[in-house]
Order: sequence, then structure tokens, then C-alpha cells
Amino acid sequence: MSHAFVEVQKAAKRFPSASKEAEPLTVFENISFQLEKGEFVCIIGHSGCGKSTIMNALAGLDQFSEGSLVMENKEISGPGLERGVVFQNYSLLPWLTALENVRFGVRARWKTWSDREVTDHSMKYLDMVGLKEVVDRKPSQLSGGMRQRVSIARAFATKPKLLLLDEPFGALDALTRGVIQDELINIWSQDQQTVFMITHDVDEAILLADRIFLMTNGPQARIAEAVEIDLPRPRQRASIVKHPHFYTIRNYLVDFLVNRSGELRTQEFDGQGLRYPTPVNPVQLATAEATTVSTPATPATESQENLVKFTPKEVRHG
Ligand SMILES: Nc1ncnc2c1ncn2[C@@H]1O[C@H](COP(=O)(O)OP(=O)(O)OP(=O)(O)O)[C@@H](O)[C@H]1O
Repeated sequence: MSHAFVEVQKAAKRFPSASKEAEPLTVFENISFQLEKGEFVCIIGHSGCGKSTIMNALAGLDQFSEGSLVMENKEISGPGLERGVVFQNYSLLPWLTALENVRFGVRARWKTWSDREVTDHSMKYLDMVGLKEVVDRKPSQLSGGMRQRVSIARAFATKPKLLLLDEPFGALDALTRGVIQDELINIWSQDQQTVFMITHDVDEAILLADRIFLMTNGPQARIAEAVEIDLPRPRQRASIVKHPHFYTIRNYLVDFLVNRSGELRTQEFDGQGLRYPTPVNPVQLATAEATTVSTPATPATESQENLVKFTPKEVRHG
């Protein structure tokens, strides 16, 4: 029996090809990972590698072709209120106001609550995302950022044990995105839900995540590594870039996406051991002595010198 909150083992997804003669499309295979309770995990990888397919399976909206998926030792076989999803396109009910959209989710979750309790609880979360003044507006009367906030408020208000975020800020401008990221951190730090989030934004992943899963390119994609983000919390967007590890981690992630996500596809992987990079002191790297120093000797810069100063280290055997 697993002690992990969520456990995926040897998962694969195959789609039949258009012609009968051709092989089915294997989007990904041999994917195994665990999520610990209260953990914030981001997953990044190039378009088409199967991130949304994994998320849909976690949400219970789709199934793997092979492998197992359990949450608290129970197989996930369909959608459930213990899992909340926020999609990029908000998915609000257009005929309901912001408040009614949130109330809808809260009412479904707590059927015995009075109307007052449902409203108060919904208002609390709308207030948290800064929408107290516009709760009576319908989605068409709200900006994109406001709609996404309603969607986040609705998901968090139902207090799902597992929150699934599929590029929730993808359509937002940089300023709004930053504000909502801060709100997400605030709510998550209060409620300590487990969050699994897809993003294409490396900086966003570093700001938010405890671990970042790196997916190789599809087809036959897999999770190649899990990068542990050891930057202290609470993290602030403005100051996180000054941390000596920030650019080291960032460069490592960018290097993976630009240079390694394609090459790694052909390498053998047993689906069990996930790896994270241990920052290596560039000076000691030159002497080939130590392999685990947590802080680079020189202040981090965005220069090429800082690229890939890591030695992967095996962790988490499932
Ligand atoms: N119903 C389907 N039938 C056939 N192929 C599909 C189906 N659904 C998804 N795919 C394929 O599966 C692959 C993975 O899709 P998915 O949306 O999970 O990728 P992704 O990593 O989330 O991409 P993006 O970052 O662009 O959102 C893609 O090549 C897609 O074309």
C-alpha cells in the first residue's frame, strides 16, 4: 500500500491512428510519479507531450490506456468533488453571475448548508481574489483576468483535496498574471491543498512549485526528471530573482526545454526513479571534487556560464 497522496504507475496513453494499418499514437508511456499531500507540483514540457492528457486522467475526465492511478489508495475512475479543475478558458457558466458561479460549486460540495452559509463562503473566496465589488456581474461583463479569478475562487472555495490547474494564467497579460499568481500563493498557503499545475512559464513554475516535473517531447514522452525547488517560502515575485539559486534553477529548466527534452526521448527509463539536479559550486566543479553544494560561490547571473552546473541525483524510488 502506498503512502503517497496520489500515485501514478507505469501510465501510458495511446490513441488509435486514422488509418487501420498504422500503429497507434503513443503520446506517453512509462510515466510514474507521486504527489505528497500539500505539495505544489508544476509540470512543463513542449506542446503535445501529453500534459493535459495526464491532467485529464487525474481529473477523472479521461483514462490512461495502461497503468494505474490512485488517490489516497483509491483508484480514480471518474470526476469527483475531492478534485477541482481550473482550465485556461475559465469554463464559467455564462448565464450565472460571478457569485452564482462560485455558489454553484459550493452548493454541490456542501448540500446541507443554508443559503446564507453558501453565500458567505463563496463571498469569502471572491473577496480573496479581489472581486468583492463585481460579484453580481456575469462573465461577459468581466475582463479575462477577472473571469479567471472567478474560476480560481470557485475551485478553491470547494476545498478540493487535489487542485488541478491547466495553464490557468496562459491567456492573461503579464501584470494580471502576476497579481493572480500572488493570490494563488496566498490561498494555497492558507488552505495547503495539493496542487498539480501545467504551465509553459518557467519563472511561474519556480515561483510556485515545490517540485517541477520535466517531460520529454512526444510521441512516447515521459517524465525525465523532477526538479526540487529549494527556494525558501514565502516567495515574492520581486525578490525571488535575487536568490542565488534562482538563475541556476532557471537555466537548468531552460536548458532542458531547449536542448535536452528531445534527446532524452530515446534513453532508457524505468519509470521509477525521478531525478532532480543538485546545484554544484562552479569552482568545485572545476576541481571535480564535491557534487552537492547548495549555494553557488558566485552571484547568479543570466550568463551562459551558469548553464547546467548540475549533477543529477537519484531520488524517490516508487
Ligand atoms: N482524442 C485524441 N485523439 C488522437 N490524438 C489525441 C487526442 N487527444 C489528444 N491527442 C494527441 O495527444 C497528444 C497530447 O495532447 P495534450 O493535449 O495532452 O498535450 P499537451 O502537452 O497538453 O499540449 P499543449 O501544451 O499544447 O496543451 C497530442 O499530440 C494530441 O494531438
